[in-house]
Amino acid sequence: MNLSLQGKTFVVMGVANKRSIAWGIARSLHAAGARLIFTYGRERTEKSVKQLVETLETNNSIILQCDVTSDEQIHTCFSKIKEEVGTIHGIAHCVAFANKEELSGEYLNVTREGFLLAQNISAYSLSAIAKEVKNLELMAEGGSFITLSYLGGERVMTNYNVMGVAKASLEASVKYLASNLGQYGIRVNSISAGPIRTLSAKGVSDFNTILKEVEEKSPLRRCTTPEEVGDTAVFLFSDMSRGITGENIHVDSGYHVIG
Ligand SMILES: CCCCCCc1ccc(Oc2ccc(Oc3cccc(O)n3)cc2)c(O)c1
Repeated sequence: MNLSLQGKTFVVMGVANKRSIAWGIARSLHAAGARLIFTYGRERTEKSVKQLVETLETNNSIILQCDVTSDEQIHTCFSKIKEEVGTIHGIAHCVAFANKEELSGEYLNVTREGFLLAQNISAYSLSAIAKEVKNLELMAEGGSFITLSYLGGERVMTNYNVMGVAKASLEASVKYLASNLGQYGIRVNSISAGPIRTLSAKGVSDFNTILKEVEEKSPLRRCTTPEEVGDTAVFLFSDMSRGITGENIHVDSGYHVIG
């Protein structure tokens, strides 16, 4: 029993650039010997994903588009994966979005459209992907889903607003999906990452304030890195975490224990 992922294939969804948490996960999985498949949402992201993947010096990666708001694109993308590799051993779901205007000010001002958009992309997409994986029997040897959450889904964090409600929905989905998929040897967990300066973080107002707060108040007195999240992903994808499902692991320098 070890942390090696040799001979295993994983799908990493949501790499945007070299600062993405998804890219930190990809690098750790690659170092553990995994074969990787990447999906991206927006057309313009394809170029930067391709350039990043070339730095991994492997020739067996696959890069596909998958707009998670489209059931048809999810079906097409995962059918292609089934054709290409037959079986996968895990999916890292690192996909979320909310309208920038709803990530500042009062949550009370949330719109129906903005609420549903955040839920659609950031929460429902995990269930839609899990349903497709089950229907295509893509994880026939068992497997593991990982998604990314944040403390703002458990308690109020200023400016996180509509994304906090989406993450609460995502974390509850993790438990219900874990309940349904455990009998097929498929585990479902989330990593609640501390704030990291990514492209997505640019959408959250006053992000620097929370970064400083974490550096000053977290037990480890420092911010989280994509590498730390990546290494926890290797653990959650490996047999070393075979007894863990429906769990939310905080990789946040311990900040969540501080009032
Ligand atoms: C008070 C919260 C400060 C710490 C926020 C940590 C964090 C940073 C980034 C996170 O991911 C997203 C993803 C999309 C997102 O929506 C965006 C991002 C950029 C532009 C835009 O129009 N929407 C907002 C945050 C996330 O879920 C959590």
